[in-house]
Amino acid sequence: MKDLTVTEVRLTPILVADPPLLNTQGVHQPHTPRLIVEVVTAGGVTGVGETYGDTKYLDLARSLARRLPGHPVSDLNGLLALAGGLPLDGHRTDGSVDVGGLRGVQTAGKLRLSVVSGFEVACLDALGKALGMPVHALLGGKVRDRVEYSAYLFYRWAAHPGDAAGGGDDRGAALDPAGIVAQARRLAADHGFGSFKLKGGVFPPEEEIAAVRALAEAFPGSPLRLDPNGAWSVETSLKVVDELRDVLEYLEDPVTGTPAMAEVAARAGGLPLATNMCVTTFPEIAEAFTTGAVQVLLSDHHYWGGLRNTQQLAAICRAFGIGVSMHSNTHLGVSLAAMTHVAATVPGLEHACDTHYPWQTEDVLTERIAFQEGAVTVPDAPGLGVALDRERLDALHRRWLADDGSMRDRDDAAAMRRADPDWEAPSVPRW
Ligand SMILES: O=C([O-])C(=O)C[C@H](O)[C@@H](O)C(=O)[O-]
Ligand SMILES: [Mg+2]
Repeated sequence: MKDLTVTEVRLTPILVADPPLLNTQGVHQPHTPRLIVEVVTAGGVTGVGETYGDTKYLDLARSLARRLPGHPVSDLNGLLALAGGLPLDGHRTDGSVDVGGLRGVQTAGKLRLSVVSGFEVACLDALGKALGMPVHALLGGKVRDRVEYSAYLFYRWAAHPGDAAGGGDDRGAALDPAGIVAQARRLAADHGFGSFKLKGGVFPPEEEIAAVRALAEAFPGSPLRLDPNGAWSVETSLKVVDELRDVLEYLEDPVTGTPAMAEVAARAGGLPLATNMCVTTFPEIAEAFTTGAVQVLLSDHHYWGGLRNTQQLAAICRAFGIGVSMHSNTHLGVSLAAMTHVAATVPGLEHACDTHYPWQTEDVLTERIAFQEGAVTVPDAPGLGVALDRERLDALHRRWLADDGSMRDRDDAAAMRRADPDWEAPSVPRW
């Protein structure tokens, strides 16, 4: 067998074009940082992974990259232990909700796991290539051949403020129910999506209720979700529940914090609540599951610490009768492949996964991953089944090198200040 020892780790920070998508914190920057991780083995195999690329992730990734050579790519428990021992700068994580992705509070542990995930995926890719096996086989084998994704709808502007760097797309603005329905129609036509999630918390709830109602009319019977990222009070959430109970598959993070989620859930008359904000780490599970705060958990291999941790999370959810779906931030094809491999191995995945991928016009792969009827076919080629396009990777890295620092840390509130200098990320509840 080929020697699996890591001899080199290559980290390539990149800036990826992102359209002006709105959320409750602000707007996406014209360029979003991502990090491409490559591990090279003594046997001559290279594996690739992807994770957040902001400075705090990059700093930690650099420390881990220095320590990994000499370890075999098969030693994934050792990788976790190695990351666990890395010194961490306290000022990098202040316990507030991050302004670059709305995935709950920032903690040192989550930062570590978010970095580890990129390395774990790269190691699994290398191991799979060395063994001639797909990543899903290394995770125990796929239980489905296709992984379904939902159309991720955003209120958005046509262009970034000042249009300095452009968003690189031609999708136009969507700022009202008609705009959201038109966006949904285009995503459905282009990719065959059959379920829809609206990113809310942008406009007053009645406007977002009207948008979801318009979607229900345009796509009768399709599963619909609304996610204001914790922007509402308990009472506002319950009004939305009353208005949309008959059309929602689930309501995602209507309020901030597990106790408030439990209060809404108790009075929601059976409408499931989902989260990628109040449960984002293993220690947060017990309170949420035992108080009935959450009925569907959105996993995300990036901040949960990789594909194997995602499987463990899914097993805990199964034990508690909690449904599983998948959260996504701005990401490229390497992560979509990783999401697809792990989702393929999770039994009882009854909700289509989220993905931002259709919003990304740029990628680092030789071939973009295609959705057919809203699903990605699970690759059976060795490893992740994707190949890096070095020219594209270099071009996005050169953009990162040329940046003056203003885009290297995603901050949706700062991006909003380019349009509205007085903007501050709103305190919650906003409505
Ligand atoms: O489900 C979610 O909460 C998200 O996808 C959070 C994301 O950060 C999304 O709101 C975004 O990128 O604007
Ligand atoms: Mg969410």
